[in-house]
Amino acid sequence: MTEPIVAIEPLSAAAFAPFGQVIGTGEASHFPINNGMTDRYHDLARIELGGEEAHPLISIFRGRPYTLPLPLSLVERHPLGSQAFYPLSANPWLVIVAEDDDGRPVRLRAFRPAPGEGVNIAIGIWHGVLTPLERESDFLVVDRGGTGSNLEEYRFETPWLIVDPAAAP
Ligand SMILES: NC(=O)N[C@@H](O)C(=O)O
Ligand code: NI
Repeated sequence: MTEPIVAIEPLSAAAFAPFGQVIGTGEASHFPINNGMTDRYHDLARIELGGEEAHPLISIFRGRPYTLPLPLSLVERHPLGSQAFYPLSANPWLVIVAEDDDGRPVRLRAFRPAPGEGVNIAIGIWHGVLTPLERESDFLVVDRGGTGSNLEEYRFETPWLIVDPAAAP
């Protein structure tokens, strides 16, 4: 069987809405605070914390780069909480997500955030692990701590192939 292909697409709030929220200033409402010296881009994403002793975690992930085209054999989901990634650089990266069909990830999507865009992956949404491109990159991550297992993995028998449609054939 040939590898199913996923063409990378630009990230937008509308396209990502079934999987979570986009974190950024582009389309977000904001209001002035601090005597007008700061604009607050307010309430950008829905943090979801489930299970026993749930509490939010703030971490920094230093991700090593992947190359394209990217064979993808593994996706995961967090049944007890959302997971937000906000890039601490302008380096390129991918957000890979999938719909669920009775416990099986289907119809993968690969989004390329613009510089300054992050995502909050909603609770229980299948996703690829953090996928920086070109160079090692740091991300602020907000996700769920607590007891219980918050990681479910799925390995594809046939890898998906993530491709950049703009790349030379
Ligand atoms: N395992 C972990 O903390 N990271 C993954 O969940 C990920 O989405 O990168
Ligand atoms: Ni994750």
